Amino acid sequence: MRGLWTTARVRSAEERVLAATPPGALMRRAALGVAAVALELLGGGRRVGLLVGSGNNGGDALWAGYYLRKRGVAVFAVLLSPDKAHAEGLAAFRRAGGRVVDRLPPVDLAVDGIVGLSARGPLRPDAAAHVADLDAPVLAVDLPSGIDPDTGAAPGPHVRARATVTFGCLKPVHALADCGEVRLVDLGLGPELGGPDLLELEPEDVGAAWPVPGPESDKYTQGVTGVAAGSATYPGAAVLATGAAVLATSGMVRYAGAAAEAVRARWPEAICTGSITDAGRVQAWVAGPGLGTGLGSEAVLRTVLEAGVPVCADADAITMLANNPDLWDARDPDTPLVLTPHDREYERLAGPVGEDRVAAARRAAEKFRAVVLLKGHVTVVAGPDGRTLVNRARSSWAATAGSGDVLAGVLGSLLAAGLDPVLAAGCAAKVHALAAELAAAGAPIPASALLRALPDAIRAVRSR
Ligand SMILES: NC(=O)C1=CN([C@@H]2O[C@H](COP(=O)(O)OP(=O)(O)OC[C@H]3O[C@@H](n4cnc5c(N)ncnc54)[C@H](OP(=O)(O)O)[C@@H]3O)[C@@H](O)[C@H]2O)[C@@H](O)CC1
Ligand SMILES: [K+]
Repeated sequence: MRGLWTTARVRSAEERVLAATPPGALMRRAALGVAAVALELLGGGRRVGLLVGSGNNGGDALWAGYYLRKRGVAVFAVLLSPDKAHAEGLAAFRRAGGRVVDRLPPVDLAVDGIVGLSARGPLRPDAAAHVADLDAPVLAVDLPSGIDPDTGAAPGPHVRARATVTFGCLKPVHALADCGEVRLVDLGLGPELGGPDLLELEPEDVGAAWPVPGPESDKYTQGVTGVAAGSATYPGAAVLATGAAVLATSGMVRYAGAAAEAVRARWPEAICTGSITDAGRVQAWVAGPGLGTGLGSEAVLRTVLEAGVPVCADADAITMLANNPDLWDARDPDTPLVLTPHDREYERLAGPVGEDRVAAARRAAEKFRAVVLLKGHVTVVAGPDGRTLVNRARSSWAATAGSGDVLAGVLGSLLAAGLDPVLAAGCAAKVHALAAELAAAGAPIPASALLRALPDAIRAVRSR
């Protein structure tokens, strides 16, 4: 698991470490790290340009320029606020033969030292113009300028980095936004940091948590997943959600609803009934994909919420909960509920998502005392206890009709297997994104192809 710490937490840890280290030592350590990665990225190139802002981020860049000069690299620097440029860094840079220029000449690599942890809003026009002029790959110092360090929001012009060198610990931006390859330079902050604000699951965490049968297992060991989805007119969602539950674990799957014929035809291993009242016992329910929002569907959702087992409420189930708050009363507050809204569904439930997706997921998790999986290119999972996981998909191939039905099915089967609901949601999001990537292999895919790639994605995380 990778931990991510917000800027406020980094600042307070840094203060204590700064007080215990000689002046300038941390910055020079940071800058050495930047210079080392710059040399790697340069390959055979010999010319580096620095964009230097008014704070310590610019100081890091200037000191990195100093170290690069020592290695014989030609280094040019544009000072965006000449009066406020880091004094010692600038003196060292000049001493080593670095050249201050108004506009960067052609270079092999640009170093973005415009703004770091103190960033607010998009790049300002002057900085944006210099960035737009760049024709070389960019190495960002701490984070790509113009992106918010805590939310990853990029509301306007920002740097697109080939790589980012960050210091002390990872910050939310490194998981929430595209920072290129992220390298971490240790500043000895560890003991001062405390627990992280956000977590990002690594493939090996997902592999280790994924339920697989052991020698003593039978068909009930991994729980029975119930799927209440689809309709006579829209059986596809039921077929996809049930299929995902069938493929994700070796537990049993029961389908209950109007698409029973279609589901049985595609997934003979699922036990299908036409009505929720005949479904039998399950260890978790998936409710909502393609279910509709009429009175009959409300009755189905009510039955599921009253069942006393964990529920993954997706799609139409979310819309029904938003439209008819009485439905919440059917729920036992001590039984886990996972809501899986995309942004529009979230808005129906809890108002606009806004730029801070982590805060939005946490708000709804607290409000509904539920686990909220806010879908998107970056998926945020927040638990009612404040635990938060983020997963940034490496591709956008999962953005296709029916993809959410697959995610819900996977999640439901992990709940049935008894996984902690926050972990279940995080693991489902990760495997789902990986399956999309594997299935796509560079070309658009339908959700049924994503579904077929689930076993490969599970194998991939389990082999780590
Ligand atoms: N502390 C440490 O131990 C270590 C810190 N380290 C380094 O320090 C960095 C933090 O430095 P920092 O706090 O000096 O501020 P920094 O991010 O450089 O911003 C400077 C100024 O830019 C401005 N500005 C704001 N938004 C802007 C925008 N969108 N576009 C353009 N400009 C914008 C705003 O000034 P304003 O113009 O508003 O007065 C702001 O004050 C950190 O990221 C790491 O690299 C490392 O050396 C390791 C040791
Ligand atoms: K930067």
